[in-house]
Amino acid sequence: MGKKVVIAIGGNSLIQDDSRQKVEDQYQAVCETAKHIAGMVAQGYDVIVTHGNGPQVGFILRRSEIAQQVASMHAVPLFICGADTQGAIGYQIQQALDNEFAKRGLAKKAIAVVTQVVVDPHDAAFQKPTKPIGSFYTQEQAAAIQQDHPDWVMVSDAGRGYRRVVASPQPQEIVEKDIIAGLIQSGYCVVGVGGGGIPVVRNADGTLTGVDAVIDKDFASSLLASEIGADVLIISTGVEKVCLNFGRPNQTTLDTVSLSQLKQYAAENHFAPGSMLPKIQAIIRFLEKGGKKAIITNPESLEKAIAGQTGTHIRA
Ligand SMILES: Nc1ncnc2c1ncn2[C@@H]1O[C@H](COP(=O)(O)OP(=O)(O)O)[C@@H](O)[C@H]1O
Ligand SMILES: NC(=O)OP(=O)(O)O
Repeated sequence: MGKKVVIAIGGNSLIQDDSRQKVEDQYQAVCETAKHIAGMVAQGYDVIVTHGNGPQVGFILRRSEIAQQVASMHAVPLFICGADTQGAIGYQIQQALDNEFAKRGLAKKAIAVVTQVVVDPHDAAFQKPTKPIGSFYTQEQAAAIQQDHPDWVMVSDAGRGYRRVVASPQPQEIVEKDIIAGLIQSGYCVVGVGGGGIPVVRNADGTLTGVDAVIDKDFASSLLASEIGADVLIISTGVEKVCLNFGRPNQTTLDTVSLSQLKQYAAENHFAPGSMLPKIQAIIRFLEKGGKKAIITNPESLEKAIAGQTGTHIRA
């Protein structure tokens, strides 16, 4: 087997901009990302793909709420919206990867695994929503929405606009972990923990029940990477490199940093909560649990980044 690399694809990185959010736009973005992932597979890496669902799960939830208001249709629970995104995005990634593998004559198949992730029902996150989902709104739009929906919690998301936030408990256990490990061992390119995994709680009798939340896919990807003993965790997002003083005139990019330097920068608030901070925290967890290396970059830079030519590299 080659080196095991977990690549976490950001939900926002599959949404190009406000005017290109249609299903076919997302498929195009998936296909672009798949080319670079297939390029890594061609180099001999065993790639495991995970993906976010922040924008997509918010769109599905909103559609269901509007359908309830205007057509008295039934509500769709948030965890089912998450399961829907796992199926739809997982299908797109699986197909795009298989097409790329075939084009390159690679004897490889992708397989998306419906993945449940256990959370603690008493996680404090259920009382304090932090995970941005769905559309970005201007300050004026956010104020108007807040009047119509007093129960919504809205936050500013990394200076990009305002977004609704939902509960995001910590992932504790990946239910299908052994199945994923077996499929990797059998040579499949596995797509797992989509959207951070479908949040479930384990009942006293051992059964599972879905709960309304959106797990951070960076934390779920970090857990998966640790549990399968990945050599590298790559977080693919909207920026080629992580920045210090992001969005300010004195912004600089990071090339290679140590774990202790990264912790220091996080303590100095260089990374925005709800966007870059969870990626940094996920990498810290992976490296502290024995991982050797992590990279943050954008989809188009994946092959160059694994070759050490770009991206932000963090070493244990
Ligand atoms: N310090 C930082 N360096 C680089 N990007 C940052 C930083 N802080 C916040 N960001 C923003 O965070 C975004 C990544 O978060 P997000 O879009 O939520 O992730 P995802 O790709 O997983 O959906 C970047 O595209 C950038 O706009
Ligand atoms: N579930 C999740 O973390 O999605 P994003 O990466 O799209 O925010």
